[in-house]
Amino acid sequence: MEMMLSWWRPSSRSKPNLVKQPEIQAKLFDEIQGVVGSEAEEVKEEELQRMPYLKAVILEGLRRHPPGHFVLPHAVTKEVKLNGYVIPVGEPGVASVNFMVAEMGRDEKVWKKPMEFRPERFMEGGEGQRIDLTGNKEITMMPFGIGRRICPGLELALLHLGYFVANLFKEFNWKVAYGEEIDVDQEKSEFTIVMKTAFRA
Ligand code: HEM
Repeated sequence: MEMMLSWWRPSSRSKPNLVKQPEIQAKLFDEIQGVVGSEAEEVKEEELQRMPYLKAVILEGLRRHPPGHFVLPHAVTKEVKLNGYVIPVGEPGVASVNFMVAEMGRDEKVWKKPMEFRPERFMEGGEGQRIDLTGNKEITMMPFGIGRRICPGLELALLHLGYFVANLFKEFNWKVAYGEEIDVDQEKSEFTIVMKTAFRA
């Protein structure tokens, strides 16, 4: 992420994220200030519970830019028939099953204007209001996988995301560096999926 004292200018290319949409950043900042007050040195863990918009921002990030575009490859221990397809027994790679995590989050049948970064979809009245990341009720996005092999770090990851994002946005106003372009739609694969061109910090 880029922390700069320069100005923000709209990009002709992509829309998402808090740097490109300062109104989202302002709304988040107002929520944080409203909970911790302007004199607070840091946002504390227990205060995160009172920040629904922060949660919505994080969920929207995980929907639109899941760090893993797939889960870990899975294999069956017994032959299974799924939607008319036979999945034979075999090591992952021979007959492995995977899920298009990133595509699920961009499904137009579930998400309105899915390519837009719009945290409000996870707030009251939004199509993601009742999201269940464990997929027990329904599966509309699965950045942590679901079922038996769901990411065991889910709670820790969400807590850390909340804690870091809240404190970073409480402390700084994030802007795009003068003369630089950010394009969050351009991604590349490292250990996880990351932005092709990183923000300069
Ligand atoms: C934003 C942060 C994270 C995301 C998006 C994420 C996502 C995932 C995904 C998609 C899987 C594969 C699930 C599957 O195969 O069905 C996974 C597995 C796993 N994750 Fe995470 N993860 C995150 C953070 C963490 C953290 C913080 C930890 C540990 C402290 C962790 C530990 C693990 C482990 C051990 C597995 C393998 C579980 C198994 O195969 O049984 N993850 N994670």
